[in-house]
Amino acid sequence: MPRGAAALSWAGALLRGARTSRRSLASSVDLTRARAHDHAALREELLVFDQLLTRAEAQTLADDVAAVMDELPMREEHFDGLIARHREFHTGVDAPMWTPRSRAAVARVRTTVAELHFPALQPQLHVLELPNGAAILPHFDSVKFSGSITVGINLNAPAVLRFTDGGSVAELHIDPGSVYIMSGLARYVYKHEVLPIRGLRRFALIQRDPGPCSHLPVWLQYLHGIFPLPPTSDELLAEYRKKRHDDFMRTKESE
Ligand SMILES: O=C(O)CCC(=O)C(=O)O
Ligand SMILES: [Fe+2]
Repeated sequence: MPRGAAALSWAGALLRGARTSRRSLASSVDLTRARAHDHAALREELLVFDQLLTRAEAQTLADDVAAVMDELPMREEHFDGLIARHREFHTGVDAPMWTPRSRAAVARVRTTVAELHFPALQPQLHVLELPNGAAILPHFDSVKFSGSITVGINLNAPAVLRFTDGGSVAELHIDPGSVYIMSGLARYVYKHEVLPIRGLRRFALIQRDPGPCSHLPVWLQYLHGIFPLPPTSDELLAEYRKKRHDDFMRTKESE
């Protein structure tokens, strides 16, 4: 699969970098506590890119985000109960808030996602601030309102994203300016969380492909979240997990 080849070379280069320069600020994917039979899939489905944005671009993106964020009140709880203190807003890739440098940086991320043959991203961006000490509890992204990939640009402060499936744990250590893409196992089988942020506030700029209900108007999406119609997210997740398991068993049998 062309996507796999490209993705592996990125991930491989990154892992080599992490091994050879432990003191550098390079982001890394830590699979040492992940179950062995998930390693190959996670190397393709939990990607991190350290060289996609320049430091200047990461700083400009953070400055553009801060200018909007600083006008918003800090919220104590998110409606889904997963995030305590945070601020957030939604905007478009071409919104006037972005300076040309930021717009070019986001466009490059989107081009890379397209070149890796992932599904097309929606034009909306979800921008999130986690202040010092804030975290996001373990969850699956909605299988109704988001599609099969989540793309995050990490800004302003380092962060640790932890992925867990039972006792199997993978961790993404990301620096400001790093971009990650979660798909497959990392999106549907492993729950993810953001460990408490330490020090500076951290921004995340999240992009997703559409889910089956993304076309609904926003007010209906909220209602839909409150009164779930079948199939529920749990049923869709269970279906996906079963499919992944069956695929895995088939691969084993043919080995
Ligand atoms: O902060 C992040 O990078 C991830 C946020 C997240 O999990 C979400 O928006 O669903
Ligand atoms: Fe999430």
